[in-house]
Amino acid sequence: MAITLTGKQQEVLALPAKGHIVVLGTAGSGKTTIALHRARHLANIPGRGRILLVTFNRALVEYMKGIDYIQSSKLTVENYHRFARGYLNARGKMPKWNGILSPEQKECYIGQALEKLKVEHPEESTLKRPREFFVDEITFIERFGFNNLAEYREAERIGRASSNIKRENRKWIYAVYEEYQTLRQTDEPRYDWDDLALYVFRELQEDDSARRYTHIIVDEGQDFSPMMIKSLVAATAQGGSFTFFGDVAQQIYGSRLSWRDSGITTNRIWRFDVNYRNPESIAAFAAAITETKYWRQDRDMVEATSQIAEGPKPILVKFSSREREMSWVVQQAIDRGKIASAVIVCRNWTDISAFSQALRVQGCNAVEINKDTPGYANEKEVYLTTYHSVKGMEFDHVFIPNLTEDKLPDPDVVSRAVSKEDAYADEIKLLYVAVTRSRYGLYMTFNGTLSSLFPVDSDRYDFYGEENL
Ligand SMILES: Nc1ncnc2c1ncn2[C@@H]1O[C@H](COP(=O)(O)OP(=O)(O)OP(=O)(O)O)[C@@H](O)[C@H]1O
Repeated sequence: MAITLTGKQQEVLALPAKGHIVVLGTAGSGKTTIALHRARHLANIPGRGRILLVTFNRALVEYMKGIDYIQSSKLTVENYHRFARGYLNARGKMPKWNGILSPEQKECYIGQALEKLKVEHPEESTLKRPREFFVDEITFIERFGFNNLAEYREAERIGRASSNIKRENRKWIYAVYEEYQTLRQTDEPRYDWDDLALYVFRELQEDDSARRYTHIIVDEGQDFSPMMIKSLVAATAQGGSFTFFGDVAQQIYGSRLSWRDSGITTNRIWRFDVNYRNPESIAAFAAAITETKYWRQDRDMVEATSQIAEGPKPILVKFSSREREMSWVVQQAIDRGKIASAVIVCRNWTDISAFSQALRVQGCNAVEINKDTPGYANEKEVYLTTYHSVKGMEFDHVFIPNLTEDKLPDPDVVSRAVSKEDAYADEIKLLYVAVTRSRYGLYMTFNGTLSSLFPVDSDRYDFYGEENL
């Protein structure tokens, strides 16, 4: 463990092992590092109980599990859903291990519920809204964990600028939600991925047995729904500690719901603004992304004030064809991967397969980082992964190809979204996450029309045509 934590990092590490602690930090400010150190610190306190370190991204869980210095019989590292299923199972409340509806099944049941209500109330205009709207809104209800219509009606509808539903019309959405719950009981699964946390929370309220964990640490907490956090707070033993690390700029799941609605009680928020990972040139480019029109500001966002690393200015290269673009990216990644870690980040697994194949043709068996990658290690190697799975990780060189309008924002996401603005606001964060993974080089490429999410007005990158390379 070569890193020496700085003063403020040390302070958080050594905070008392009780109560709630909130740490918000910019990308690369050491949140994961401190989470791991704190886990070890708590595990080493004699006579204290078990620790749960929980994060969103399964690839990150695998990475954490492989770190030597945190190995302890008192420490469990897992993602939220594993914790939730395990707990419900232990309480005899999981009909079977896969007792959770898939997103497609959920959408289908909500569609059926909506049709049923439409037949009963053919004149009601709220029920004429598209199915996607109801899926989105019901997911919001579930992630917030409202117990009844009154709670839902009184709530501020944060997160979605587009869903300005009059309060008196919310009863129709709630009716679809209730009908959805009734319909899905005909099937075995009792939960969907978005209301699992609500049931964990309710179960914990009934459960007066001793808690398994004395300390719970959440990393990448910005992606946890309020209900997930609430349930983890409820799962912490009395007299124990709950520590939350997050960066709202990297919130790529969770519909921009806030940890502030999660029942965490603290009168001090720790803010980390030193970026230890990105060179100044890359941090400046990342800041340019946050200045574009699609970015939504958030009072909890921590801007980087200083950087430690040094490196070149990011580059954007335009190619005349997809083949030329791939061939350049593949060759550059192979060259860089011989002496350092290099990753190619794509929007979807189809593009990753194409790169994987192209790399193989050149004799390079790149490592795909996915939810099952065991003990991911950041070595001299070429890695391939998605914008979602790369969260929390870092590499010496980051390649972001296919920055075109037909790939980013993902047209599927935009077409399914209730509003284009919401989808763009979500997708631009993916770009932010990807660029902030770099410790040194950042190479962005496209052919055709450049993605409208790219901060073209900024002078914080160098532009090349393929003929100038
Ligand atoms: N005090 C420090 N001195 C030197 N390096 C540090 C220090 N703290 C963290 N780092 C390094 O900075 C990099 C980023 O740390 P880490 O991944 O913990 O940040 P993070 O805040 O979790 O980032 P992100 O949210 O972007 O995933 C890592 O390489 C880590 O080793």
